[in-house]
Amino acid sequence: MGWAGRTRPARLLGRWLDRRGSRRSPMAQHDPLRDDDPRRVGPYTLLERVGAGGMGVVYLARDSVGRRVALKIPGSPGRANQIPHSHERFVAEVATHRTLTSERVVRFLDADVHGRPPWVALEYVQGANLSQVVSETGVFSHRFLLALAAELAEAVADIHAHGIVHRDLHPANVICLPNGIKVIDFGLARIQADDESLITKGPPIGVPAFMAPERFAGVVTRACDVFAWGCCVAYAAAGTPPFPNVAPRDAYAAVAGSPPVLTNLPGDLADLVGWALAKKPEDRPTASRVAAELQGLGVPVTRPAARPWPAQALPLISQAVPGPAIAGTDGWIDGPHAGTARSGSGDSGVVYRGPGGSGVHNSRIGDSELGDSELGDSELGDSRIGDSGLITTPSQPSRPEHPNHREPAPIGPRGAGAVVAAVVAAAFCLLGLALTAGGYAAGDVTGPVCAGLVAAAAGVLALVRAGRRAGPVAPVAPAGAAGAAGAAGAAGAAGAGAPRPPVGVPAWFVPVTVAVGGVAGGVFGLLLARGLWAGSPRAAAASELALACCFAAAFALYLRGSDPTRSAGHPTPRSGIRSPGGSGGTPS
Ligand SMILES: Nc1ncnc2c1ncn2[C@@H]1O[C@H](COP(=O)(O)OP(=O)(O)OP(=O)(O)O)[C@@H](O)[C@H]1O
Repeated sequence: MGWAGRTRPARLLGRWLDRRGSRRSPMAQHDPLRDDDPRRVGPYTLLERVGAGGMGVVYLARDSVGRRVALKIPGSPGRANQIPHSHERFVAEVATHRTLTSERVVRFLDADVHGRPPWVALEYVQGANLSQVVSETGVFSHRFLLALAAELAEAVADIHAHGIVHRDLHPANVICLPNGIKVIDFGLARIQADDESLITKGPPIGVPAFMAPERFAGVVTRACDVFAWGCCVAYAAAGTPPFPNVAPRDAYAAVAGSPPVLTNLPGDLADLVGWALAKKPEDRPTASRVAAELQGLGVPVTRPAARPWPAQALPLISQAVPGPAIAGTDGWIDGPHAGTARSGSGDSGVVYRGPGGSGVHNSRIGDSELGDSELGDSELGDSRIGDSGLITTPSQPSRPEHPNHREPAPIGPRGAGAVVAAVVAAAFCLLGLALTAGGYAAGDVTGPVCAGLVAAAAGVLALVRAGRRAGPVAPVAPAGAAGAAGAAGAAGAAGAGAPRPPVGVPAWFVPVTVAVGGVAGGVFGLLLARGLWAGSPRAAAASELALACCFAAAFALYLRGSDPTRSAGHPTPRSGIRSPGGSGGTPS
């Protein structure tokens, strides 16, 4: 198939797939139907099993005129209409997906949510998902990463433009096709008006390694899809997610507390991915901003209105209204079964491993626990979007109330809290300086002692603040503890607690700097107080140097804490990619 006429990212992706030999066969291999699979559903004849997910089973089916579709039936075969919670989620999936039309999203065709079994017919796309492509053919090179990033950003922007949050974007839900990508699986997607946050009931559901930190608290914004975009691009670059080896139980700590591991990304794209992976949703760019930034990097994305199908597909295209029958004739890439492998089941649901690898990054959380309770919960009578189990809030969300919900540790102080902490730390520094100056002027050596204590307290406060920004923190020694002991105690507590190493600064920097500054200030102050070096110019100079170190440490911590592009665990954007407001702050 010729690539002329495709968009540039799509052409690059296609060439890459060609080069990797992933398109040898136009047909993927699917599993045959099982005994308990239905043979006919609605107007469709089922042919093969394409795959199975946490929601149900997807079949290759044929309609009355021979067109192929992907037919999704919720629940387990044979009892698909006997799982009420699954059915409610399925109804929500259909309601959301049917409103969406995008070239980068698998097309909704028809549905009967009250059928026996209920079903939804989707455009059949015979590709390999991103997880399979990466695990079988290796990571993407820079040119193709940019193409993938642009395609995926456009897909997310399209979804958001329809007022929908996907909520479950990860490599298994990104199908790679010669002419670009298509996003599938709207099982967790929700309709959401602009600037709204949604709060889900029950434990979070999804693939933890690709879930934004706020999703663990049940908060859903469009920014969680942007975070997932960053994870997918980082995954294609490195072969592992940016928060690797995330076991479900450690997921929140890793995603919320660790900086992302970004390897093999070209500089500007690394900056953009880092920006998308900001810990706080309001610090991330919008999907359309990501797409615009990529265009700024020379990756234009504008698909032609009419897709340039190959000549041999034209007869089929003419029959194809709305078009899924042409799938499979367009040089689709080959791959193993597109489905997921079942790894266990329980009464309340089935847990599956994602396709394309057995790594923990593919494991889902939520489905086997209480995940489905988020739907159709009668407590949610005030939900603004039907029975989808979501509460819509225009501003800051309240906390989830589900009894089984374990609230994650706070990510860090926000707003007024951060300002107060910084002001107090700065005030302590100024007071220390004043005491030092006053003490020397009066010839009183107790001045430096007080200054040492005060400087250490300032360091402790700044450390607490920096630590809380970086992640859950262990109890810290009280700020009133004596100078050196206070600082050292705080440093020790921080080391044992959760402050995570920030990008660009080694993990030991924060506790060691504060401890050294505080200890030095206190010790030199005590020495002076005891008169050992009283009157010695060398002692006075050393004491001042120690105090200066301490102040510098406190100030550095304050600066670090106030710069979200650093403290949030991603590098400051470099050339061509600027955070809005200069600090990576608000989405445009
Ligand atoms: N339109 C489609 N065309 C071809 N294959 C599809 C299509 N939709 C889904 N599939 C395949 O079926 C598998 C399961 O589909 P899907 O992810 O939508 O189900 P699910 O039950 O919602 O899964 P999940 O556990 O991710 O929520 C997918 O991994 C994919 O390989």
